[in-house]
Amino acid sequence: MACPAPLGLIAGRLAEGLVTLPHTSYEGWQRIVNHGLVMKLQTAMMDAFDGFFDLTIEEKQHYMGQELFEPIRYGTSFNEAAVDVRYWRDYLRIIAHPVFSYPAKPLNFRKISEEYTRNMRDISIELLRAISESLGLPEATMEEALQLKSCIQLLISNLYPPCPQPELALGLPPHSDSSILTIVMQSNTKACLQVQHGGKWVPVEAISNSFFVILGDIMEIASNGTYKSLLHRVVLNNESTRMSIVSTIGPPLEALVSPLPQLVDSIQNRPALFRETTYKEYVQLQKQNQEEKSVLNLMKL
Ligand SMILES: O=C(O)CCC(=O)C(=O)O
Ligand SMILES: [Fe+2]
Repeated sequence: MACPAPLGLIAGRLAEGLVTLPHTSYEGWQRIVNHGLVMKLQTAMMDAFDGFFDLTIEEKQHYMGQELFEPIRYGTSFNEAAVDVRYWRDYLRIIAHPVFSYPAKPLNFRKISEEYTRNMRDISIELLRAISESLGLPEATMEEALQLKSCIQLLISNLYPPCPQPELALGLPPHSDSSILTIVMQSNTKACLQVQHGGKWVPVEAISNSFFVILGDIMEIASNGTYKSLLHRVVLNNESTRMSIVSTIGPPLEALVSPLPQLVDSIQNRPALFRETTYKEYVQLQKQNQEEKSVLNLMKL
């Protein structure tokens, strides 16, 4: 199905504080500037994650659980897969909403991440309102259908140290996010996030004071395929450490996710393209199967 023309609508809807940079075509990604978030908070958030990664191994190991829905999880590809060093990254992932979790150290982590994630939620909801309107629906449609008052928000920092042989490993393999949408901030280092665009891998430059927005699989399902989730990956470099800070928004785990009924009409030749699922089932399936868009493909009718 052809995409609606969301860019004008998004830019118009958000003109008062959030502007998207235009691209000639819309393929599940967008950069946002003038988002109203002060640079100071972005820098403070990076410093707070740096403070965490600088803790001793013993202090970090405390958070090294295996549970999928652990409130705070630290992981490292080096230790976890010593025989198979394919994914060269450290990460810290916290559940920030509906219940806010935070590591005990560094001491300022709580205050900064609470403010940062609140801002990211507000921006995400603004974008979803604009997207609802771009689909010809009232602005609250997505947030109501996906029960976003109780949304699951994850805050993740990925740290990719320089890799002596970057061609032999990856930071992250090609994947789409299971989220509704993901907002990425990246440190000012060589572009290593790449998105699939026009059949090619295109690097995403780190532009200061901008965020990169990635649409996730739940958006593709809810919009009945009008918006596509974005395939992306992280490659490595042998010069400098790169950090990304990622906020993802998803529905509550028990929420039922399906194409919005307003976008399905079998008489007009717009059948539902995806089956109904719970977000919990979706995330669990994705954990077992991270190859490209394989879980989304499983949902196709
Ligand atoms: O490091 C990045 O830029 C992207 C990370 C990512 O894709 C993810 O955490 O899902
Ligand atoms: Fe991702």
